[in-house]
Amino acid sequence: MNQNADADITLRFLAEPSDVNFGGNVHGGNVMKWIDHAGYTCAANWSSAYCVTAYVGGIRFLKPISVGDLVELKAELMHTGRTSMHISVSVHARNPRDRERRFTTHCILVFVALDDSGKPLRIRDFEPVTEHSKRLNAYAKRMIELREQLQTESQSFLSTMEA
Ligand SMILES: CC(=O)SCCNC(=O)CCNC(=O)[C@H](O)C(C)(C)COP(=O)(O)OP(=O)(O)OC[C@H]1O[C@@H](n2cnc3c(N)ncnc32)[C@H](O)[C@@H]1OP(=O)(O)O
Repeated sequence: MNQNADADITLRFLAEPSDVNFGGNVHGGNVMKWIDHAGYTCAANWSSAYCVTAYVGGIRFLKPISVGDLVELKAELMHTGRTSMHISVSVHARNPRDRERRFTTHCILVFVALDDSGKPLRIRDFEPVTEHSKRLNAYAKRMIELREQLQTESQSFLSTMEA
């Protein structure tokens, strides 16, 4: 079996009237909830453990989603640490009567697998094989570097806010 066979999952469903915002499109908060669900499913599937969201970043709302659209979320493992999984979630939507698919949203999340006592749990390593997974892996590593720089910046800023 392909060692990365569990590295991605897809969720598909219709956007419902209860998902709508005051402007008539799907509420951004609902899209974020779906992204978290897709990321969680991918992380739990890979680790065979309960996982928590440790980080959500770089969410891009590129196009709106309308009520009645067929929504597709693809969650793909990008990189694994000792206990963490970096996951890319891409959201596409289309009117089910059309074939034209819109790339609506993208986000990167980090999930951590937990053992039964709630402590971070060692997980199996992800080895990128295809060109696509190598590209995702390189991007995840670049994002880790950028987050480290951002954390240094925000810590020095926050220390000036304490007074
Ligand atoms: C399913 C849900 O939606 S859960 C609801 C929202 N999420 C939560 O409530 C989680 C709250 N946070 C926590 O419980 C803790 O901070 C945890 C479990 C995520 C991490 O616990 P820590 O004590 O920091 O553990 P530790 O320092 O060992 O880090 C564990 C891993 O998390 C990673 N991690 C922790 N915080 C972050 C972060 N902000 N960004 C990216 N990675 C992080 C670490 O790099 C480490 O990865 P590695 O083992 O692959 O090297």
